[in-house]
Amino acid sequence: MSASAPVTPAKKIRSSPTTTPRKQLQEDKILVTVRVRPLTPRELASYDLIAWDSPDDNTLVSRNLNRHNALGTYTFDKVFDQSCSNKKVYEQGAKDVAFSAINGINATIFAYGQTNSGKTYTMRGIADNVIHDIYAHIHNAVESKFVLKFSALEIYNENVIDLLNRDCAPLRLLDDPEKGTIVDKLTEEVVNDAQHLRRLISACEAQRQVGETSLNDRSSRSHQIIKLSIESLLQDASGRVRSLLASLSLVDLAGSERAAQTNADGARLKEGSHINRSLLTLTTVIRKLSGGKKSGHIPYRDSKLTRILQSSLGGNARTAIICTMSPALSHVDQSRNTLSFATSAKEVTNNAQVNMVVAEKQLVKDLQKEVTRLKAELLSPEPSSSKCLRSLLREKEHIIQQMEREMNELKRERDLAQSQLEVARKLQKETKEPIQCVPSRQVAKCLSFSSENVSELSERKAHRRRRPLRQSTASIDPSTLVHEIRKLEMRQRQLGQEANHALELLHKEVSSHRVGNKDAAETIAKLLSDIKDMHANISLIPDDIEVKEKGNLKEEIGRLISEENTIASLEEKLENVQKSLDKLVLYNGEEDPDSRTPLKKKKTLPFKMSNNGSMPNFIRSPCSPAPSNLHGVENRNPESRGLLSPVNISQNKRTDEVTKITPISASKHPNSVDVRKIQMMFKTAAEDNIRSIKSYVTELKERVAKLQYQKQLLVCQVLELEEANDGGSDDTDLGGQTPIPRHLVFEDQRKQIIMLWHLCHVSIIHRTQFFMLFRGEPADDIYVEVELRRLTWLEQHLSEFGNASPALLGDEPAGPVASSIKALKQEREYLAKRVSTKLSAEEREMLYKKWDIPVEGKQRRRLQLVNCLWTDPLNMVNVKESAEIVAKLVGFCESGEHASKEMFALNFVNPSDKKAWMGWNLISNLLHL
Ligand SMILES: Nc1ncnc2c1ncn2[C@@H]1O[C@H](COP(=O)(O)OP(=O)(O)OP(=O)(O)O)[C@@H](O)[C@H]1O
Repeated sequence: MSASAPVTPAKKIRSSPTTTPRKQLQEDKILVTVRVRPLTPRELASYDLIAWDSPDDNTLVSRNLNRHNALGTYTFDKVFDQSCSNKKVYEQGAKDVAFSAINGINATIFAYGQTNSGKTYTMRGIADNVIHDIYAHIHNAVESKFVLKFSALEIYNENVIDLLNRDCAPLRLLDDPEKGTIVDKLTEEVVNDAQHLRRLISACEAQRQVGETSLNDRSSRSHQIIKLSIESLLQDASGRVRSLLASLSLVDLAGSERAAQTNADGARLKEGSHINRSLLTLTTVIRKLSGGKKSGHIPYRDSKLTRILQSSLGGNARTAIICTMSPALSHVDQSRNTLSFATSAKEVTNNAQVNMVVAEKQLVKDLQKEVTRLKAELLSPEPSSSKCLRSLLREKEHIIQQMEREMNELKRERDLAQSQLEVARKLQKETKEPIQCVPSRQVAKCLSFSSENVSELSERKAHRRRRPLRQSTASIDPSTLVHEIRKLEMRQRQLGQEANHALELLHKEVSSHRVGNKDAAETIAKLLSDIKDMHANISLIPDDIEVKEKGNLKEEIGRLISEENTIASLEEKLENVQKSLDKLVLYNGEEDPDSRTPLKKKKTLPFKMSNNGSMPNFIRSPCSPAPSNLHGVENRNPESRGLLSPVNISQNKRTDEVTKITPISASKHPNSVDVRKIQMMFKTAAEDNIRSIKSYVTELKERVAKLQYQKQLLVCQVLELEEANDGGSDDTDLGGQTPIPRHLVFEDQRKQIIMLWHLCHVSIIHRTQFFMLFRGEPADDIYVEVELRRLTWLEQHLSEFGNASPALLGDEPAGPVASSIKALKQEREYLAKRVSTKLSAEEREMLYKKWDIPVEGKQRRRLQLVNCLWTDPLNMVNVKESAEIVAKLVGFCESGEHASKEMFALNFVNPSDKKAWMGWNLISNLLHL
């Protein structure tokens, strides 16, 4: 080996003892570097600004400190600025790790970053340099022989595709007790030389899924993993051949993306959601590993990407991650997410091992040689040592005999297993029944495919989970979906008209409240301007939508999505109006201490109930159907619901009433009325009016949120329908497999739901009701499917806001995530208040003891107890007990009159069905929009 040949530094590998153990362990952290690419021509053309500085080789600083974190400074093993070449990135960010593979240590190098940030550009550079250096090393290491094998795969829409054999069906992942996750039947080709290797890599690149998005003309739509197995054979001084076997994986991930930024729809949107989902699992795995929680549950199995990369993430490999990012100000949020990921990755420790292969045959040969040597020694004339040598000889012979016995036993077991399998296969052929017999434990242990059964089982479970949904969607006629879309649009317009009308009245009422101090006046002025803005916004919702005779589903969805912005800003405005109203209520309350109490009470409710705040109704929430007086609220106009007037009167009557009870007349003719009388009138009337307007705004918000949710659900349905029409590849190879018992499928789904509730910060009252109502009866299947699907969508939706859910990365959570967390906190506070009324003193004491709540202030103890509930989604005991306690606190019991499974029903109905979608009454509670 030449002196200049790169080697893994000595400190990184422990020296090899003479009696060679097969593996030597070393612990080291993932090498994390960040590469900032130059501005692209597109960014330059739009006069984008540079948002980051790199004062030295390890530091990245945000130029705008106020907008980002307090420090705005990130440090990594290396930071490569825009001027750095691929060569430099390779030399300083990958070479050392790559060369571990030559020394028998598995190595992985991957690029992570937002779409269009330069991952493919960087990984191409790494691959080029690696090939050059590895072959230079091989050329110089004359004493060793190398065998290189190449394989490549991509993960596209959660399917594993062989890039050397694209035409074959998607590949399965199997669990090997020795090697970890392996890709079944992945083609491997022996590499002849550097040229050959380059050709193989470019052939695979050409096969890879790429597509055009608005950010990148050639965006990678899949994760690509190129694997180079390197076996080096070295004869040592004693003539023994040692073989080191390791793999070098070069991973080019697909980029995280926001649908809004890439303008993705249809297939691109679907690809994007698969990409984001697997990246989310990757960030969760990294975050958990970085917290030093190796002993806890690490969700490697949640995506194929993390399953395949498992050994590179906290396992038997050395790993380098190059995080790529755009310097542009317009991508600053995405870049921050990348930096958060990189920061977590820095803390992850791997346990790399030197993989030494000593062939069984070689070992026997060695031992036989040793015996011969010892025999020869015995025969030599040295009596003093002969006794000791004889015993040594006996020992060696004994070892050889033992090994032979073991080998024979293994052979026998293998033959037995094979013959059992043959019999089972014959039986299966004859009876056409799936194999029912399970190999004996011992046989199963020595069968190489035993772990395959485990992974197959979970694959099939997952498949069965998907199948009913696909079937249910596939049976929907596309015209039904078009009809549903139209219905939504109608409701949207109706909502706009209602809001317009209501806002006119609101404007009138608010403009008459010219009372209170300067702050109140300012609040009123702001409220008026918000109302005016909202007016403008609502008029942007198209009144009439041109509908073609034969509606195209994609166009329909496209249009729905394009209206999203108007709805989103309407929601924002509603939020503002509500805030101003809250302030107004406060000022009015200050005027009259008597009126403050009821208002204050209302404000502390965790959910702002529409129309009334009565407790029984609240407790039926958040997923109960609307109480009878609200039934059908969806399709009625505000007049008939009396939302604007506290006395619930018709439109005509109300105008008179408002004139009578509100101080509009007073403000118009300030000198003609008794001021004291007006003040008295105002105190009661204004307070009531404000409360009803506030209720109205709240309800409007809820309905907008519902509408949004229905839209998203439709988009999902359309995507499912398309997938079903395409004939999903997952369906192909399941013929003749044993069906999984229903209860196992249910348990599996329930666990997923519980985890998703946790990740999405869903209301714990909702969790409790669902958990207690659905216990795995056949009729529950559809509800469980819908809940799972809804939550999966919600999780994606939330993660899109923060790319890979920032809440998971310990970053500052984005909008909807933050408000979900806030609402959950309020809900817990509300439940804590009920602890003393709903639980007896004995029950409380028992619970404090059981849940280890230390004795402190009364209030804090109750809150502490409630804060422990629903906090450990992996612990079913915690889940069950939490549900029982929350059920007690809200007065919910399974057989109670309030408990009805139908209240969880969703809109999969035929258009002929007149029942309005009532889904989650307080859907805003879940979406927190
Ligand atoms: N360091 C760099 N220097 C010059 N150009 C670069 C650099 N990094 C990336 N680019 C250019 O930026 C564009 C996007 O790069 P690339 O395709 O590698 O991004 P990506 O992160 O792989 O995107 P996606 O995730 O969408 O596949 C390309 O035109 C590429 O040539």
